[in-house]
Amino acid sequence: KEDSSLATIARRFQDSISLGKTHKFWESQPVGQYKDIGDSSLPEGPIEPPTSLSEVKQEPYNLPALYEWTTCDMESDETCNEVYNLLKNNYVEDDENMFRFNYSQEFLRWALCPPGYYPSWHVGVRAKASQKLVAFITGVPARIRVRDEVVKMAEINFLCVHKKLRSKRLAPVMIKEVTRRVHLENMWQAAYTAGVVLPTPITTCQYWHRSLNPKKLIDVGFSRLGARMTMSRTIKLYKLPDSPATPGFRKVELRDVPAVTRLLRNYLSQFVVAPYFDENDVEHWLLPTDNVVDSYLVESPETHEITDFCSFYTLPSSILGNQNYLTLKAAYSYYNVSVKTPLLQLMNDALIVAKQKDFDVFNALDVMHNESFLKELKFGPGDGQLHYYLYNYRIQHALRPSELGLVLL
Ligand SMILES: CCCCCCCCCCCCCC(=O)SCCNC(=O)CCNC(=O)[C@H](O)C(C)(C)COP(=O)(O)OP(=O)(O)OC[C@H]1O[C@@H](n2cnc3c(N)ncnc32)[C@H](O)[C@@H]1OP(=O)(O)O
Ligand SMILES: CNCCCN(C)c1ncc(F)c(N2CC(C(=O)NCc3cnc4ccccn34)C2)n1
Repeated sequence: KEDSSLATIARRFQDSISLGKTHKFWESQPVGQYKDIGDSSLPEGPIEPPTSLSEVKQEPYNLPALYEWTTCDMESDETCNEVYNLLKNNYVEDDENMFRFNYSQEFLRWALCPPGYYPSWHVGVRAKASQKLVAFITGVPARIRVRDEVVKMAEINFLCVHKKLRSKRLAPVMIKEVTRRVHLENMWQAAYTAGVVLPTPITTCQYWHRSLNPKKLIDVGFSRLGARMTMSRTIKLYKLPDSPATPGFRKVELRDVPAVTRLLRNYLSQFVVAPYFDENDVEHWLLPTDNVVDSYLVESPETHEITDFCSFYTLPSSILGNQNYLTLKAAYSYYNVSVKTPLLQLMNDALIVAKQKDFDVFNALDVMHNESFLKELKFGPGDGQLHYYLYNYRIQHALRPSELGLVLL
């Protein structure tokens, strides 16, 4: 995906004109507006004040006649399976419609049921007649620090409208409804990411990909054989050792949660925007869960001190229209902390264990200190950009990706 395909050029052109585009819905929302860019008289922080709970709209927004709201209980296998299938068939695709995310059911339960989650924030739309799930949007609560302020926010994700119901202005209704339900819990800010340009990104990140199974990636069209490269030369280029190099590199266990929490809080405090994790959060988000998230630490063999940490999550993609393969197994870099072990060596060990677990590709954004290892570990730039947004919270100047310490799923 490193070359800029025609579709990517077209999207980037689209993105560039989006800065001149009208956004009928987004211009009505408390988000940074394009016209405000550069206006340093506007203070950093909440754009609109909270309202009293009695002033929050008590009843759901109107839907088109044939549709009704539903709350999706993600702890119910049946409902989780309905959500899984809606996303499997209708969620994010790449510009050339060759891949579509295939978040697993266990991943969705993990992502949507963290400590203190609100079931009412798992918002669905059903067709009244068939009771089929046709749209979805979610929020989960998170404490996000912005500079010195720790703000309780909703992390919004999994916005999805069935392909047959697109371009009917359903998305703004989904967004307003989840906003209303977040307001009912007395929360007034949100964080979200998207591959599309909207008013107004706090930063724009670049995806990078490290081939682990180059033959499959080339066969399915994810990557292309480099110029003057043969397949066997390419396989050799991406070959990795059979086991990690760092002494004391091991999986994280429950007993490590206090030490990993201390390590992570210290490390994340250097970024302008980052989650404010406590031990409950670390236990949920960073303990290894099969097929969902993997996490490793470095325990000094001499002192038994825990000095470093790395993690990645599992997000397969369906491969659309390839006879030999159905699924692309992708690992996404999550949170990494390098104190004693050089980040380059720590991430190389992450690549080694990801290859051992049969991942085809290891993806990373250029956030935090990731820039320092991407090229040296043979990552190639992807064609996907990820824009980060805050709702009802103004940041004076857009951030550099290296100032961002937040990874959404
Ligand atoms: C205080 C609490 C606040 C909580 C809420 C915080 C905000 C959360 C915001 C959501 C965070 C989501 C995070 C993720 O999940 S990002 C992943 C989004 N999902 C997909 O890309 C899956 C495949 N695509 C679809 O399902 C549909 O195309 C979607 C549902 C995306 C749009 O449906 P459709 O294509 O049928 O369009 P429409 O006619 O209904 O509506 C058109 C309007 O919608 C605006 N639009 C289009 N795409 C997005 C997008 N990704 N974020 C925000 N807005 C988006 C668009 O600019 C236009 O508004 P305006 O340009 O005229 O103004
Ligand atoms: C709202 N949550 C944000 C995270 C969702 N995430 C992971 C995401 N959002 C936009 C992207 F641009 C993106 N990319 C990973 C890179 C990549 O792997 N591109 C090829 C590819 C393989 N499979 C797919 C499926 C969909 C899109 C591109 N795909 C580009 N990732």
